[in-house]
Amino acid sequence: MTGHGFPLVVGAALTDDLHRPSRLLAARRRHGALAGWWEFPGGKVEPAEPPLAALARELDEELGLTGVTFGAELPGPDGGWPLPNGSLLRVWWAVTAEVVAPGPDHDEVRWLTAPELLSVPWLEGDLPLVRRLTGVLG
Ligand SMILES: Nc1nc2c([nH]c(=O)n2[C@H]2C[C@H](O)[C@@H](COP(=O)(O)OP(=O)(O)OP(=O)(O)O)O2)c(=O)[nH]1
Repeated sequence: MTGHGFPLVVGAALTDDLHRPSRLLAARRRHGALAGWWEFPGGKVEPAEPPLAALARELDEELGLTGVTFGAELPGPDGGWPLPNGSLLRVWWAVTAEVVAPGPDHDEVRWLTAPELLSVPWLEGDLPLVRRLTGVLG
């Protein structure tokens, strides 16, 4: 929980190289009210679960990734990136040697370079971070 009664949400900025990131993985939600919107793979942290353990669990559940290396967190303005629903999103850089393909929660994944980043409709709460990343990807 964030401390305000809303679950903490964790996401992965999957990239090709932690030191020289040139692309970012975006995933399109398959189900529900947010279907069709693009996001960072991840999800809600369970009570008492360490955030990076939650992120590793979500990447396995959603994308079948078991070999993920995490890098630095992408620090947000408020201990993370506030979401419209009152949750806080915390995002870490991540790399994997495994092939990333859609799983149960997404119907498409796409590797985007900086000029392509805003070519997909991101969830509203992700936009401040995505805009920041356009200046970070080389
Ligand atoms: N995973 C993810 N969720 C995001 C992002 N941006 C954003 O606003 N959200 C919102 C959408 C959801 O309301 C919430 C995350 O919920 P989720 O449905 O992905 O989490 P979960 O896998 O734990 O799902 P569930 O067990 O509740 O079904 O945060 C993002 O970039 N990644």
